[in-house]
Amino acid sequence: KDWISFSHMSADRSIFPFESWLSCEHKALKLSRLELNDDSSRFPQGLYSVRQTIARFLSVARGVNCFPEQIVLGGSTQFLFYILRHLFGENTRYAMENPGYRRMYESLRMERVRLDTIPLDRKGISIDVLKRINPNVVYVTPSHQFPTGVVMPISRRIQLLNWAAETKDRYIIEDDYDSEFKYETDTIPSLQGLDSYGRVIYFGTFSKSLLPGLRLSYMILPQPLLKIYRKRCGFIMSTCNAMGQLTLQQFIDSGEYRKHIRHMKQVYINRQKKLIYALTRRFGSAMTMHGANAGLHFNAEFDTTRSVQEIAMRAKAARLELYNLQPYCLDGTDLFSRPAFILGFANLPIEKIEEGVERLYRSIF
Ligand SMILES: Cc1ncc(COP(=O)(O)O)c(/C=N/[C@@H](CCC(=O)O)COc2ccccc2)c1O
Repeated sequence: KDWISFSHMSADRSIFPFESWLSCEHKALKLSRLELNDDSSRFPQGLYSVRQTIARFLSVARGVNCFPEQIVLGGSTQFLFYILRHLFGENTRYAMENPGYRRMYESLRMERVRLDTIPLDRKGISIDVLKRINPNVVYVTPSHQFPTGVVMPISRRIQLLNWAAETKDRYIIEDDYDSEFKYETDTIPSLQGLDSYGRVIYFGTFSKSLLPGLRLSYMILPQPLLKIYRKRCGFIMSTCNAMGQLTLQQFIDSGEYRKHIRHMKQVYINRQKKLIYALTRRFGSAMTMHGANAGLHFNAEFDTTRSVQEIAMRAKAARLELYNLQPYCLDGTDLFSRPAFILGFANLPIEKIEEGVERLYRSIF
C-alpha cells in the first residue's frame, strides 16, 4: 500500500498551475533580457520592478504599507534573518514563541545571541511574560502561529505594538508565513500595517503559496533599519535568481497569483472540512483539535495510553507520514500533556482521507 501524508512540510504540487507559470517564464525571458544580464550587485535587495509588484500586492492583500526600497528579497527566510541579525548590536536580547519555529530557534542559537522563549496563551504570545523577560527583539507568527495555529486577535496585536513603542530599542519580527490561508476570520491586518512607530520587520515567503523550491522570500525593513542595512550589508549580493524573480513578477501582475491562491483556498477548505469530519467521527471526544481556522495544518491531542514514540513507530509501519509536536517545544520543555501531532492536509488528496484517518486510529489505539 502506498504512503499517506499528514505532513505540514509539503504541498500538493498537483494543483500548481505549471502551464501559466511556464508562460510567465517565457514572457519574463522575452521582456526582461536587460535585467537578466544585469549583475545582481547593483540590486542587492532584488530587482526593483519585482519589489514594486510585491509592495503593491502586499498593500492590497495584507494591509502592509511600504516602499519597494524597504523590501529585501532573499533565497530563504533563514538567510534574510542572518542579515537582519547583523543590523542589531552585539548584546541585543532576542525572544520567540514556544512552541515555535525550530529553524528560527536554531538559527538564533547558532548566532550565540541571548535568546529566551515565551509561552503562548489562547491569543498568541503571552504579553505578561514578554514584559517580564523584556527582550529587544521578539519573533512572532501572528497569522497562524507556527506550529499551534493560534490566530493572534487584533487586541493582542495592539498590545504587542504598544510594548514595542515604549522604548527605542525594541523591534517585532512578524513572520507572516501561512497568511494566505484564512478560513473563518477574514484577513486581520498585518502588524506591519498597524505599526506607526517603525518597529515591525515583516517577513514573507512564497514557499507555501507557490513552490518551496522557488526559494523566494523577503523582508521589509522600517526606514531606520534600512539605513543601517545599506551601510553594513549593501555589499551582499542578491541571493535569489533574477529568472525566478521576473517570472514571479509576471505571475503576480497577470492576476495568476490571486487566481491560484483563491483556487488553493477552495481546495484546502474542502479537504480540511472532510478531514475534520472524518477525524471527529472516528475519534470522538478522545481527540482535541487546535488551530484549524487558518493555514495548511492544525494540531490534535489524543487521549491514549500509547507514547508518542510508540505511535510514531506504528504510523511508520502503517506507511503514514505523521509529525508530532515535540520538536517544536524549544528549550527541551514538554508543553503537551498528551501525545500531540501536526495534521497537515496540503498533501492529502480527498480520496485518501478515510484511509489516512483509519491508519491514524490504529496507530493511536
Ligand atoms: C514559520 C515559518 N516561517 C517561514 C518559513 C519559510 O521559510 P522559507 O521557505 O525559507 O522562506 C517556514 C517554512 N516552513 C517549512 C516547513 C516547516 C519547517 O521548516 O520545518 C516549509 O513549509 C511548507 C512549504 C511548502 C508547503 C507547505 C509547507 C516556516 O515554517
